Amino acid sequence: MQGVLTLGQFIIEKQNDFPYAKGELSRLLRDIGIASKIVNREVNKAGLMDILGDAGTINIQGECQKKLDVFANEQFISALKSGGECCIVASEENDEFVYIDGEVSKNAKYIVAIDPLDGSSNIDVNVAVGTIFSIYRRKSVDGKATLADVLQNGTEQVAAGYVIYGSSTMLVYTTGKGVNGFTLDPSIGEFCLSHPKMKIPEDGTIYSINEGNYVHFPEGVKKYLKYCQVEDTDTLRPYTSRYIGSMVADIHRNMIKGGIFIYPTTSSAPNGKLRLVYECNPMAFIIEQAGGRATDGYSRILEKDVTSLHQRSAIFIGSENMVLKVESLMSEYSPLLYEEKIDTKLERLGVVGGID
Ligand SMILES: O=P(O)(O)OC[C@H]1O[C@](O)(COP(=O)(O)O)[C@@H](O)[C@@H]1O
Ligand SMILES: [Mg+2]
Ligand SMILES: [Mg+2]
Repeated sequence: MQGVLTLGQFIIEKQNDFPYAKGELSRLLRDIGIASKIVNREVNKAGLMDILGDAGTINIQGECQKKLDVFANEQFISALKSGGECCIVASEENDEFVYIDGEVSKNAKYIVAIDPLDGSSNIDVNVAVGTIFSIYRRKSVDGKATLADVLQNGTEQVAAGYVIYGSSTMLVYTTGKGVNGFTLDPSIGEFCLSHPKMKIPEDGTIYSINEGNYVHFPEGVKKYLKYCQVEDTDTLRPYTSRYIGSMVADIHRNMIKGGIFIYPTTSSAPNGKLRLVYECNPMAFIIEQAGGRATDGYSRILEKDVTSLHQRSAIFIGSENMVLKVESLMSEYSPLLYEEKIDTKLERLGVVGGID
């Protein structure tokens, strides 16, 4: 097979970009690649296996865990355990972070935050789902790593990526030097470089949001939807609405075609729905590395203070000019109130709950 570059070969090649690299991050990315293949195998034949439906358990988000959520979580944790390059896993499916025990792992310098199966509501209906991961270097040097090593701001990520289990399976990742995409070739069981140096178009004509929540949206978002839906051929409006309901799949599409994905605050989810540590921060790192933009409507996602493992955030992410447009409408029609600003500040100062 002429000119195929596998993920493993690419990772080794790129290791030279990091003069002091000892290969730990490379091996960690390899381990994530292996677990993704195992999850892919189950996703592909889910209808034939007893792996559809609910697992009968509830996670800390109050969501029914799907059997595939639990399976994927186990696969990633065990692959990271046997690889030995990760000391802590922070997962959507575990209330607390998980220490990866074992002689080697406990001194390992990397922390992995993961959404093992993204788009769970689409599992049983054969629609694209994904996995999202984020990698940090621990800050503490001695002894066991701690929660503080996990709760680092998104700007501290050393790598991030996602896997999309769709019509084909792809792994897309960044180590802060651009974004590259690899397609799984089942005939050789390898992820092969198919999308080098991915760039998201500055502009797009696709908006992606669950409009079913319209009545609960901030005024700024309502104004933006109106903006997207008016007739104006010069600006290629009305835009097209596309919403898969799997964050990975919606953002992957926009990465390739241009577009914006929005999950704002709603009256039922005043802090947004999606989780900062293992959904918003990794996707923001990837999209920024591809030339796009990611904010919470007001400030850069990657600079948001991370105060808890399952913290939620609003997210506006995608083509730069589209995100800038909605931000301008948010600051005009849904300006952050003084209390909200104070609240955030107090939260940062550790006064939980801000002003009562
Ligand atoms: O059904 P809603 O409220 O539109 O939410 C869909 C969003 O929720 C998610 O499914 C949440 O992720 P999980 O499936 O990992 O819990 C996102 O993938 C998706 O963008
Ligand atoms: Mg998710
Ligand atoms: Mg999930």
